[in-house]
Amino acid sequence: MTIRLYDTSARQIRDFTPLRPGCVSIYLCGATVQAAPHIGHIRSGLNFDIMRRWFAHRGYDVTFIRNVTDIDDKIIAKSAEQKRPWWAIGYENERAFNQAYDILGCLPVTYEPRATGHVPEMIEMMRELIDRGHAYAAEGNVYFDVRSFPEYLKLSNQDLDGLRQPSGEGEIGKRDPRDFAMWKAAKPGEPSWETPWGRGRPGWHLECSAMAHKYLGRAFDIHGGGVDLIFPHHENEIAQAKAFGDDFAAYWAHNAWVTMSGEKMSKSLGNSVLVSEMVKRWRPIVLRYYLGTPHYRSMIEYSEEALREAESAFARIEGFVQRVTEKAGKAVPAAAEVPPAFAEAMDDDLGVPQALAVVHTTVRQGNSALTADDKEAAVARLAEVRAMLGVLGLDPLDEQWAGGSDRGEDLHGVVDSLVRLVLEQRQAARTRKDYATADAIRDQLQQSGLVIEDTPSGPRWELGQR
Ligand SMILES: Nc1ncnc2c1ncn2[C@@H]1O[C@H](COP(=O)(O)OP(=O)(O)OP(=O)(O)O)[C@@H](O)[C@H]1O
Ligand SMILES: [Zn+2]
Repeated sequence: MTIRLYDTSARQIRDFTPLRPGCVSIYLCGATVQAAPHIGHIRSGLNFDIMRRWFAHRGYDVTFIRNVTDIDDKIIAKSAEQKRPWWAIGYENERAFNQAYDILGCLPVTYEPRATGHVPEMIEMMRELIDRGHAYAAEGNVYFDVRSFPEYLKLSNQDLDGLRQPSGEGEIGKRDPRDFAMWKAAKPGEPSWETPWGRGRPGWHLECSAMAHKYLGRAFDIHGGGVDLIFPHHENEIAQAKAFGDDFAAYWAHNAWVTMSGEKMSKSLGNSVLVSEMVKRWRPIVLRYYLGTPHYRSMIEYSEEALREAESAFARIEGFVQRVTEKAGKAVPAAAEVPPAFAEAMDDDLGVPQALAVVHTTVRQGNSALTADDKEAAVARLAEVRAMLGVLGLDPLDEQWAGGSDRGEDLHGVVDSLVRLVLEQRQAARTRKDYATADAIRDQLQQSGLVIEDTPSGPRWELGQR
């Protein structure tokens, strides 16, 4: 009954022991809101959404923080390019991220702090680090002295002597080129805040150390992000927080990338696919299935074919849910417990692929029960399937996907009555033995993308494969 997680810091899977019994606190590095989200960004959000759902299912009280980096070189560059204020760009993209998290069924986070709302906390942290001899101010910048922190680079398992860390633009006055900027001196025309060391703006690493401390205290359970953040971002977060006196994260979890031709999907590489574009072509629940069901530590190489496979795999599950619900004549509630094999897979470093295999096996068993007209068994399997899908955020009957106020759902009712009308025409043609007309009606429905199935309780329809 113990959840086990791969801890990047330990480089192995470890039993999860919470700092406070029954509670889990998670800090996830969120978006730098310089542009709208691509599916790589959302994969990270989704993987950690599934993690928190699993902890909640296991009875944990979850505190989940995902920050927003709303000041950054790239946001400032965009602001100059577009002649719009930096905060307008940040806010626009923050909304786009939130819409994307929402449309793909990520549960709301506990708090979503913005970096620019935490400058006083960052100043406090810098002051303490300077007092403790871990940081110094130079030319309006504040740097962290990496040699003052012997544990530096333990997470990424690198050697300080071999480290080449190029200095960012304007990073002058460093004592050692490997020291990193916690605070950057103001440049003319750029946003800046007043500090005891002059006006300037926060560095990305400092933001996360300060916000994690504010919302989760001196120690918390899990820190997450994409693998690209291990170095330098997470190393630098650790250095600041630990030198400040925090224990910081007990476990480090990193999701693998969505790639294109083997390369990280990235705004700067120009190989990204926006979530807003994807949801025009794929149902959000299918996109969630595609991005959320491979193991969080395996790469996802973007592929249309894999998306189509995800679509048909999900359709098999959805068809089963629909058929049994119809047979039961009412919604079948999710079982309180998931099958033990599913739980075992999830406990083992969130083994979603193995857990999903249990979903598919249960669907097959349920379908056999339907064929054998064993309603009781079919209903029992559906209850299990719904419980498992709930953990993965993929239950098609969940309000998120099937909510009555949803426009798609309204249209479903309209389409349903129209299809029934047409099917009555087909039935009438058959009754009068006009098979040519009956077949023509069926073909036309098929051309509209509908699949008609004749069942003992009458014809039923569903959307076919694209
Ligand atoms: N292609 C990707 N696959 C998986 N996770 C990603 C991918 N790109 C970014 N992430 C993760 O999304 C989160 C937010 O990232 P952030 O806004 O800093 O983007 P980024 O890495 O700068 O993206 P880009 O390279 O597109 O500019 C981080 O945890 C990051 O690791
Ligand atoms: Zn961070």
